Amino acid sequence: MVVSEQGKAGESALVIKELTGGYSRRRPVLHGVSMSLNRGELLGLIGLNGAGKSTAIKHILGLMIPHGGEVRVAGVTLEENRELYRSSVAYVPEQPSLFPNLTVKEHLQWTAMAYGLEPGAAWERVDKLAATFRMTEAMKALPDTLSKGMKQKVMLMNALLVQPALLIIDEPFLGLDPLAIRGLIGALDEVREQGTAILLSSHILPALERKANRLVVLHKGRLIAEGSPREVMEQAGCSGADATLDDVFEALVEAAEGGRAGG
Ligand SMILES: Nc1ncnc2c1ncn2[C@@H]1O[C@H](COP(=O)(O)OP(=O)(O)OP(=O)(O)O)[C@@H](O)[C@H]1O
Repeated sequence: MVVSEQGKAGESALVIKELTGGYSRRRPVLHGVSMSLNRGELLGLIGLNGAGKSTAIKHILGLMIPHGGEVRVAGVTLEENRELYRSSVAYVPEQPSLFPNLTVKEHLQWTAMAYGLEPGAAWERVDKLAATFRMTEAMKALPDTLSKGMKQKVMLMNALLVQPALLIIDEPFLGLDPLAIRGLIGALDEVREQGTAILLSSHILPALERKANRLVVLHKGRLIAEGSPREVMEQAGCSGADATLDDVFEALVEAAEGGRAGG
């Protein structure tokens, strides 16, 4: 059964309200974090090491229970509709993990079977995804023979085959050359056009600069800026035309630290 259907751009994919959470109730990592993301949008989640990005992602994936507040994916909380919630969110981790004995094509067949996708429609989508990610010629290859960027693409193709409302991608650009980064961003554009919302966590800010519809900046588990790149620039007091997202981020962290950058 295909649970998640292709949604319309603008429908809500993720709403987080006042999320407090972490690994122990006595010492929460996240403090009242709120953010939202609509289908077809790309949200860049940024923050220094230890800011709470991975913890926020674990809460969104339903791997951790909020201490307070709530997380809604495709309109429901995990308690309200576990099946819809889980089938609406796909995750691509920083390190691609693929089965060494399965070809690219077999990975996709396995995903289609595991999700009970209708074979005809699934194969049409596989062909389209292979073309989008320029992987048509690599369909018979085993993971060991692929570059890091190609393995990342296989992970993304598998996640996208199920047409999730929300796709969470952790540091997709690490280890990719500039052309591969550009190619990946281009492929993500197409994915968004098909109605998937993308939450992308990355330290590589220039890659997010042009493409993100929204940015969320976390610092020490608190949201210190949120909005469109322009709004976040204004919040940081960086209105100059030549300010980069790196400048904006540094200014926000400095302000949050009371004038001292770093952390
Ligand atoms: N398994 C864990 N148990 C207890 N505390 C943890 C655990 N994992 C992370 N933390 C703590 O939670 C805080 C936020 O960490 P988190 O991994 O969410 O940060 P991050 O923004 O993803 O960092 P990075 O950019 O380095 O990946 C840190 O203080 C970290 O020490």
